[in-house]
Amino acid sequence: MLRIAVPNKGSLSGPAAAMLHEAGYQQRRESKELRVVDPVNEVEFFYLRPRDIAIYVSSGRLDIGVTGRDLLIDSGADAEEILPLGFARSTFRFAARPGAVKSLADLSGTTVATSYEGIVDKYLAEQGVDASVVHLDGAVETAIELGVAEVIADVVETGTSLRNAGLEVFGDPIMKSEAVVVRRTGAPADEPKVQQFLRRLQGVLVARTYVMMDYDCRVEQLEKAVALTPGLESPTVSPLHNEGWVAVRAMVPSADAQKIMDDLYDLGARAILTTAIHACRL
Ligand SMILES: Nc1ncnc2c1ncn2[C@@H]1O[C@H](COP(=O)(O)OP(=O)(O)OP(=O)(O)O)[C@@H](O)[C@H]1O
Ligand SMILES: O=P(O)(O)OC[C@H]1O[C@H](OP(=O)(O)OP(=O)(O)O)[C@H](O)[C@@H]1O
Ligand SMILES: [Mg+2]
Repeated sequence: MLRIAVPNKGSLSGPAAAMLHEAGYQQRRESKELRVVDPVNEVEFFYLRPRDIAIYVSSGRLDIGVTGRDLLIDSGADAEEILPLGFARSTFRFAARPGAVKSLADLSGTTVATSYEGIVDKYLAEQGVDASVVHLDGAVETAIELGVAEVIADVVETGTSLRNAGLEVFGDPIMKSEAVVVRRTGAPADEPKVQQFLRRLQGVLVARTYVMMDYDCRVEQLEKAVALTPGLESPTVSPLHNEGWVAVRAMVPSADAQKIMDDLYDLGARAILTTAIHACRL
């Protein structure tokens, strides 16, 4: 059985379970369950704190895990990222009261509050900045108002939490994060069960990113139409009963679908349809 660590709480937990469900895996029915065996797919899921997942995986007791890239780096565990999953996207940034700190150099001698001490210590050392770091479990935005620190380093998505606390980011983003699949560093890359698991998740990612597009067009317009819809390999082109017309089928990025439909229509294509892809193996 493949043993997989899945976040049990927080921002990663819901989207991770949704993706695994879309990939055909059995998931827990209620949030207190710590373990689910999926005998059909020969997989066992362990629901763990997101922060602990890289540590379990690096110990070799679990084969792979889903966690945040920032949590992986912060843990310092001997684990590596093998597939980015496209959800829980965020940046990790310094923030302070407006005007209080203008650049990284001004950080020397200050106290930085964060829940991600591993990332901050490493970054400050790399940048040669001598600041003290105080670890807080969460809600670090409040640390400045309460005088625990002059600076914070935290996850930023929309920036709402910072705005609400009257803080502003400064300096370059320390890192960009998203949910990722991790494994023990250097674990065999060709393990068939791991490969099958990754293919399933890649199938979900593709199904979320692409739609199938079908349309009819005149043979004279085919080259121009195909340039708009090149597909992943090459589009399928089939003859129509009406001579001089062909039917074309190709995958297109969902984000571009409406624009492509407009352009195809302007070229003279008709009966332009898009349909959702539910699952795929490329
Ligand atoms: N608002 C957010 N938007 C996107 N990703 C986020 C957000 N907050 C946290 N994350 C990501 O979630 C992961 C942290 O998960 P974790 O469960 O430890 O914290 P959380 O989601 O803040 O939950 P909580 O603090 O309530 O326990 C990190 O990878 C982080 O980048
Ligand atoms: O930029 P935003 O869209 O506001 O999102 C970022 C905020 O979300 C998370 O906080 P969470 O609500 O999980 O609380 P926490 O700080 O206690 O982890 C994170 O720690 C930031 O505070
Ligand atoms: Mg949080």
